Amino acid sequence: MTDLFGGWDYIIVGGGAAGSVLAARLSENSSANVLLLEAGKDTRPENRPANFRGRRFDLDMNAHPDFWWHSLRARVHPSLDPIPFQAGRGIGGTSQVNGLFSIRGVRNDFDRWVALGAEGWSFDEVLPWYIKLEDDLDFPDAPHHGKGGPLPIFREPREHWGGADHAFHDAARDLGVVWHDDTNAPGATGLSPFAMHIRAGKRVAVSDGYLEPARGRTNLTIRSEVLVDRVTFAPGGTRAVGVELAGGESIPVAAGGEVILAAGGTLSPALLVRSGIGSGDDLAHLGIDHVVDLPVGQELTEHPFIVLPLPIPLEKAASPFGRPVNVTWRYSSGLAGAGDNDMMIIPNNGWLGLPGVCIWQMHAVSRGKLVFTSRDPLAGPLAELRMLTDESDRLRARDGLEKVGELVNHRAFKNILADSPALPTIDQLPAATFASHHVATTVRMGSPDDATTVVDPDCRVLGTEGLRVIDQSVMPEVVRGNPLLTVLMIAERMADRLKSSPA
Ligand SMILES: Cc1cc2nc3c(=O)[nH]c(=O)nc-3n(C[C@H](O)[C@H](O)[C@H](O)COP(=O)(O)OP(=O)(O)OC[C@H]3O[C@@H](n4cnc5c(N)ncnc54)[C@H](O)[C@@H]3O)c2cc1C
Repeated sequence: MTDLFGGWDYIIVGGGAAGSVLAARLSENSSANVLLLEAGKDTRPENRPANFRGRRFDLDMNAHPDFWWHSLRARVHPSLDPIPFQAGRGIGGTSQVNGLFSIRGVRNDFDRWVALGAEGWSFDEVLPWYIKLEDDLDFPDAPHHGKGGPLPIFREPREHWGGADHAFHDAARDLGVVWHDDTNAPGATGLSPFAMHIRAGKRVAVSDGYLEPARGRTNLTIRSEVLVDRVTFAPGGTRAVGVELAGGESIPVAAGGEVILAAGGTLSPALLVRSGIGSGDDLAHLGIDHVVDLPVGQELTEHPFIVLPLPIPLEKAASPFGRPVNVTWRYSSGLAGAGDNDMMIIPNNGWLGLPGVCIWQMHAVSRGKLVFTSRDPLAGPLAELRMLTDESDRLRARDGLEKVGELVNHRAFKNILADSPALPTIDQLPAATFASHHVATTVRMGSPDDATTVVDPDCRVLGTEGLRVIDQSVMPEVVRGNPLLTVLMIAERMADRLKSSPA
């Protein structure tokens, strides 16, 4: 390890979910000098707006503009126009503003990751880090759960559920869906309470759990409101030597130090491209000098989210604490070889003023891509999500729609419906489908000899030295669950690897 005048041992770009874990864990080694750079503000937990402190989920980007990136766009389906795409901004990143859902990937995800070239990332190999990151408040002594870790995991008791939760649960149980108390138990499927990162009714953002206890360390520096423009390389070479901020300031790494990008599923790829790492066409189009030719942003995976509003009076759907959903039904469709828990259906207690039911396709075959349109570090790429373009995704969406039809025609729903439910046809689904903001696989981890790989299984950017990407973008495929816990698992595991072979 070197002193600060020779540069930083680790420069971490992005103080969101992954960046908070990495900064906290890497600075546990008191001889490593760690710098965390974040574009947004550094808001401490007690100063966060009320809507980001409790159980609610507030997507209004104008209400609290500092907490969001405002320039990102996504096109859900080729037949539709681009719309705003959300990503959190500021220390804590998207974990400050997300929906709080806390679900692990399933064994089948990691079988696929290994088959896609992510050697060493099988379920049994990653489970210890899912355990390490959590403080499971409901199952602290289960062998597959953690006790005392930085992120609390909590499930709302039934007396706090909303009207749509109860109708959904009662209808599904009566139709024969099995109940499992714990979504995150290996092999769990069926109906379960949603796990959330909440303690005593309050959101615990990743930065609260990880960075707050680490802030006093003299070897950890947090700089907020600094926009990183690009990674810098040794002249004519491929060794990362630091970063350059949008205002022109250069920050060096120490000899042998590392730059780690943790800017998330759309902004880490954009940083790579601005740094000269991307497909030759993208770089040429933007007039960026070429460092390494890699397929950045080409293999995008995302979860289609289909919103099905029903004529339920808001007061009949609502939950006591404004929580939009407390129960989930995960199932394996058995269609088109999609594997375990490829589908999820959830009730909606009135989120967005649209009580009803939603279908979440947790395994999608359709692949999208990022289109890099600007060198401006504030601009971000356009995400062409191409949802439901693969026939197998349409098949499973149609099957999900049939299941919803059975549920909402059950007498449990009849008790809260004010009118007959009307569901869309399969052809109307693209217009009812939304991004989940779970964009992954844009910096795909895999085998170095696979043409679609950008980082190796140690998250090193191929063809470079001293540069890694450790965040949501590296997943070989987005997992069958809301991705936050998997992002933390990746960051925890990589931090341990880095600590055992320090820069
Ligand atoms: C609206 C919404 C709701 C979601 N709900 C859920 C949920 O309920 N459950 C779940 O599991 N997942 C959810 N997710 C996804 C989840 O939050 C992500 O999995 C997780 O936050 C990704 O972590 P990350 O570290 O990769 O990126 P982020 O947490 O987004 O962090 C990236 C950070 O990098 C910073 N950054 C970016 N570019 C630069 C730059 N050039 N210079 C400096 N800093 C930069 C950003 O400001 C940000 O703070 C949701 C996402 C969204 C957008």
